Amino acid sequence: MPDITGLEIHGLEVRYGPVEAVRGVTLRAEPGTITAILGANGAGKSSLMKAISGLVPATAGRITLDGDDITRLPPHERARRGLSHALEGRRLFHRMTVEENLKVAWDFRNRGGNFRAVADRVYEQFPMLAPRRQTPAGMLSGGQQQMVILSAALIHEPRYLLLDEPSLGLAPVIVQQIFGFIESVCRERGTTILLCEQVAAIALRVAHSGCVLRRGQVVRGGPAVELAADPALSAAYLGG
Ligand SMILES: Nc1ncnc2c1ncn2[C@@H]1O[C@H](COP(=O)(O)OP(=O)(O)OP(=O)(O)O)[C@@H](O)[C@H]1O
Repeated sequence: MPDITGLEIHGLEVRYGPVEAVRGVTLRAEPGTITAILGANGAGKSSLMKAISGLVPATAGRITLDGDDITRLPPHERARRGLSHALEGRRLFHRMTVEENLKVAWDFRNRGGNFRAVADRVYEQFPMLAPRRQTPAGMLSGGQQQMVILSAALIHEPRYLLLDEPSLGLAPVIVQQIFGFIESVCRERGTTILLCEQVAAIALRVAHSGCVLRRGQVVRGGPAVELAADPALSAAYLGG
């Protein structure tokens, strides 16, 4: 069992040719907490998350997970160590049913176990998915798709969960439900969550701490209650 010291990022840089998307980001996600990564469109939030899960290479800096340097590990190896990434933009197999999408996520890490019990737990958590288990994911509402994405990302009980803009395009009532679920995952399972959001107010309601990215750099950080109480901050950087 590794030491549970959290996710630490030090001096991280991501470049796309001449574009410096992430410039020297240092932050720590404390075990069992939610950390919000805030910032406007193009601030570098998605690039930071992709560098953490290994989908884009870090051009400089270091990422450690429970004390182990994972900076150069391939994505599947990071997943094996308990890191799961739910990408922005409803990445589902749209022609496949809800249940087939869950099965693909389950089979991705072929560990045996009882898929049926896991799928039934998903339908318990999100009862509105139960009658839609044979519905193609592309025919679901945006909120229902987000429920499938979250369920797929959590299917192997990751210790670390990266969520990219889970509120994107959803009605306020659904956003509340989704964020209530995210909060309960952290509280009940002890999952450490990193949450990217443009809409700061939503993320700071569930987060313990947060930081603000601007043009790839951290310009502010601290406890979520402090960030939420700072009107200048929301006016200056965050929008929404
Ligand atoms: N594959 C890519 N190739 C080139 N430039 C990219 C690529 N992906 C992102 N960028 C650029 O990197 C910068 C940061 O983008 P990123 O998507 O990380 O920001 P973001 O804060 O997540 O914004 P959004 O909310 O729009 O996703 C932007 O200038 C963007 O245009």
